[in-house]
Amino acid sequence: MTKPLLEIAGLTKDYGTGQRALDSVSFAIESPQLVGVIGSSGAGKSTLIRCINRLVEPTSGSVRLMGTDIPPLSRAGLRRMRRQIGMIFQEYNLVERLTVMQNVLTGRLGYVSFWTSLRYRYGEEEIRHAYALLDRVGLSGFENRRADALSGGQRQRVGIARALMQRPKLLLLDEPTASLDPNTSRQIMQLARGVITEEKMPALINIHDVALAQAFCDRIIGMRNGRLVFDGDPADLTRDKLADIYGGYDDNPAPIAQEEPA
Ligand SMILES: Nc1ncnc2c1ncn2[C@@H]1O[C@H](COP(=O)(O)OP(=O)(O)OP(=O)(O)O)[C@@H](O)[C@H]1O
Repeated sequence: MTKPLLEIAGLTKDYGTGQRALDSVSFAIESPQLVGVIGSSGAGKSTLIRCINRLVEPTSGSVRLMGTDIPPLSRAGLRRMRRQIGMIFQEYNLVERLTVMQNVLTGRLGYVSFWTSLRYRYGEEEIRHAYALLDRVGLSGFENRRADALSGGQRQRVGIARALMQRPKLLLLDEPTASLDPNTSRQIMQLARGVITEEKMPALINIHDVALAQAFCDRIIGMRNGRLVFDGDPADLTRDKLADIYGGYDDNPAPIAQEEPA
C-alpha cells in the first residue's frame, strides 16, 4: 500500500498560556489535492498549518510527510524536511529591499536567514528555474524591481514563485489572500490552483473566505475550537455543516453556502 503524502494523527497543541489550540486533529492527504482549512477566528487553522512545518512545536501527536515523522527530527533533519515544504504567507514575507529575482532565489535555500541567502552563490540552473517561475506567475520583466515597489497581488506572486523555487513536495498557504481585494484574491487562487495541479502537489490552505474555498479547493476541512468538525467535498458544505463549523453564527451568509436538495 502506498503511504499517504501527508498524515496527521492526534495532533494537539497547548500554548504556554494554557490555550488548547489543536485538540487531537487527525487526517491524511492521499493524493495531490488542494485542501482548504476553514473555521472561525481562533479555531486553530494557523496553528495546524504551522505545526506541520514546525514553525509551531506540537504538544503531542504526529505529522508524517511521505512516511517520515516530522516531530522527532534533529535540527539538520528538520531543515531538510522544511526544504520539502513550501510556505506562502498572508503578509508575503519578502525582503523588501531585495529585488524580485533575489527574493525568488532565496526560496531555493528553504528557511534560512537573510544573510545566509545573500552569501549563497546561485548556479545557472537555479537562475534559469527562477526566470521560468517568474514567467509562470506572470512577473516576467519584473526581475529587477524591488519588492517594496510591488502591489499586494504582485508580492504574493513572488511569494508563490519563491515557494516553488524549493521544488517542494507539499505547499502550505496561510491566508494567502487575506490582504488582497476580491478580484486579486481570485487571481491568486487561480494561480495557486494552477501550479498545484501542474506540479501534482498536495497543498493545504488556511482560508477565511468560504466562497473562494468552495470555488478552488478539492476538499474542505472545517475546524472549530481546535477540533476537526468537517472533512469532505466542497459540495457537501451545506448550511448545517457551516453552522457546525461556525457555531451557528452565520458570518458566511446564504449565497455562498450550497443549498440542501429540496
Ligand atoms: N503564540 C500563541 N500563544 C498563545 N496562544 C496562541 C498563540 N497563537 C495562537 N494562540 C491561540 O490559539 C488559538 C488558535 O489560534 P490560531 O491562530 O491557530 O487560529 P486561527 O483559526 O488561525 O485564527 P485566525 O483565523 O484569526 O488567524 C486561539 O485561541 C489563539 O488565541
